Amino acid sequence: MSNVLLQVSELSKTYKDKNFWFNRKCVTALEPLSFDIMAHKTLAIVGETGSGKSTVAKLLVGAEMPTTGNIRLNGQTLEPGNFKQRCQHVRMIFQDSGTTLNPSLTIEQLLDEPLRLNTKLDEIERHQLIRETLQKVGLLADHMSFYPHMFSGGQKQRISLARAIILKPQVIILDEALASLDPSLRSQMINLLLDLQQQMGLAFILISHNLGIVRHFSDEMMVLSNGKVLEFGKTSDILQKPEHKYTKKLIMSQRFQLLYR
Ligand SMILES: Nc1ncnc2c1ncn2[C@@H]1O[C@H](COP(=O)(O)OP(=O)(O)OP(=O)(O)O)[C@@H](O)[C@H]1O
Repeated sequence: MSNVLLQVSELSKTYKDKNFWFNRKCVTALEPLSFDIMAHKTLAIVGETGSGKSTVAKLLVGAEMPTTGNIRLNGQTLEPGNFKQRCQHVRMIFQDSGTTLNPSLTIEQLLDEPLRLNTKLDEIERHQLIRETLQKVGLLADHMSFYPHMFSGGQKQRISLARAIILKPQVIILDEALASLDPSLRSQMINLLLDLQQQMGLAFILISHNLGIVRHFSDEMMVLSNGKVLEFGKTSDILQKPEHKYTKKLIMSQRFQLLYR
């Protein structure tokens, strides 16, 4: 289809277990996986600890080399070693991204770093883009001269989001990025993410344990277990009529989140 943004084909990952190097014992973290995402859409990836969710994320951002398969963005292959290309188009926000902001840099310096490394913008243009980006995520231009410790957890998450969108990426991976926020901050953040998705045509890949968030936020969902895809389809269909026993159990264990969110 013409407006497919990200195309993942037969992506897999096998790790050599370091404890067994002499007999080459391997761990299959992810069996061959294929999916497409359109601009403006969100795909959620759910599964228990060790199911392979973070492996998918690491392969998509280029932090790990795939064992097989390839990733195409707008029809163009993302080369495994081309970090500049990857960094510009596919960004990731973690659960505690806010706490990993370098405490000795001002917000302007933190946001300037990716611009200096990846663009040819001059100082005035970078300054202007930082202002605009802070406003986009609901912060003030005045915040540029502040340091990370001067912000609350929710605001730090917005700074991480500003850092993620400043290079105008097309795909953002949210790896449990909303997990540590309390419910009201979480709703604000979800609304902000949905607004940005509309404005910028972003595709999101949401990695989450919380099916309440998945239901609210995603168009499609994929259920992973032991590196295998058990179910993949429209989020509303899967949550209403799960086919796999594992998905049913997951939904049962979170029925209260699903009732009240
Ligand atoms: N660097 C590595 N070396 C060896 N095995 C690994 C490595 N990274 C992950 N694995 C294994 O791959 C499998 C999938 O791990 P992964 O981290 O992707 O799961 P996950 O679903 O993201 O779990 P969590 O929710 O805890 O983050 C696990 O069995 C894990 O032990």
